[in-house]
Formats: sequence, C-alpha cells, structure tokens
Amino acid sequence: MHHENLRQGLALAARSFYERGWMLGTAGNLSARMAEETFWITASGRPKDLLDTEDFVSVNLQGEVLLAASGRKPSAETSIHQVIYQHIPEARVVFHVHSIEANLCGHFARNGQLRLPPLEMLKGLGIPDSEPEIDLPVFANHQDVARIAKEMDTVFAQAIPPVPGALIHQHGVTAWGGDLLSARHHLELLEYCFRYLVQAKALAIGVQA
Ligand SMILES: CSC[C@@H](O)[C@@H](O)C(=O)COP(=O)(O)O
Ligand SMILES: [Zn+2]
Repeated sequence: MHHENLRQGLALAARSFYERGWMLGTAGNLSARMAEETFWITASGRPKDLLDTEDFVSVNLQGEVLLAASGRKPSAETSIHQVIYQHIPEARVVFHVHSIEANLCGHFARNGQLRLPPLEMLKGLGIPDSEPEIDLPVFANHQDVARIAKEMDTVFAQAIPPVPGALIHQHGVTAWGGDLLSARHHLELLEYCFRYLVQAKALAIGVQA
C-alpha cells in the first residue's frame, strides 16, 4: 500500500479504537511495516482520535528514527513493535490498545498464560478446532518498556504465540496481522474473548476448557 494510505489507514483504525474506549487519554500505539527493515509508528503521546500524517514516525527494526516531523518522537513502546516484526515475518501491522476487559483478564491468567474461551470464533485467529484449548501469553508490565520487550523477545524466540496477540498485565493487549484489516479483525476477536471471559466470570460460570 502507498505510504500515505498506510498512515491514513492507521489513523482511521485509531479513531475507531478510540471510539470503542480502547485508546483513551492518548493510550495505545499503532504501526505498519513499510519495507523489510522499516515501519511507521505513532508518535508518542498523541491523541488517537485526531492523528494526522505528521503523527507517524518512520523507524528501522532497531528502533532508530529515520523520519519524524518536528517535535515528534516515536511511541515509548516502539521496542515491543520491533520484537513482533523481528520474530513474526507475517506481521505487517501491529495494534496496541488499553481496554478495560483486557486489563481485567490479566487477573485470570495462570503462569503467564490466559486460557481463551473455547469458541468457534477462534477460527478467525487461525484456530479451526471445534473445542480449542488455546493460551494467550501474558507478560508482566514494567515501567522500563525495554524490559517488557526483552521478556517478549525471550519468549518469542522459544515459540511464537498460538494466536496473533499477547497481553501485558495491567496494561493492554497487542495484536498483529498481515494487513490493516486482518490486524483489526485479530484485535476485535481477542477483545471479544476478553469481554466473554469478564462476563462469564461475573455470571460465575466456568468457561475454562
Ligand atoms: C495513557 S499513558 C499510556 C502510555 O504509557 C503507553 O502505555 C501507551 O500505550 C501510549 O504510549 P505512546 O508513547 O503514546 O505510544
Ligand atoms: Zn501501552
């Protein structure tokens, strides 16, 4: 996709996530890979409902800034996007958002894994089983973002997550895909799972496989 359209696509996605309450108060960041070694990422601290093309910074896979409008710095969480692009060649778009449900679900995790509900909808995350038993990786949050990225790097070097996403406890979820649309679908499906788990817990019904 043309670079201009890629940034417009990211800005449109951010606005829709903002309207769903997933990117309030400048929370979250979005990126899209351009060439093999570079990606656009949202500038740090920008309002996610009002992004324009100047609110994207071009960086390489080492996180070095290639292009930035004056006063714009790359997202403070750029290192997390780097780890995903480095380990998962199919990932071309990465969305990180902060929903209430994702943050509640972190409390349901055991040993760094959140068991997803055994729903047919997991098919959209690449799991075609009728009674899927899938665990989403959950990482500890650290004020030092590089430490979160390092822990992700270590885990991803062992195994890529079974679905295109990962949770950071008390922080938010990150989902990825091969293009803008598939990254959005993956994020929506994970968020659906989180809402399901929170509501199931509220109803005190067991959903663990
Ligand atoms: C609302 S503060 C949230 C930030 O600390 C961070 O977690 C976040 O997602 C946005 O950081 P940013 O540097 O704007 O990309
Ligand atoms: Zn964040």
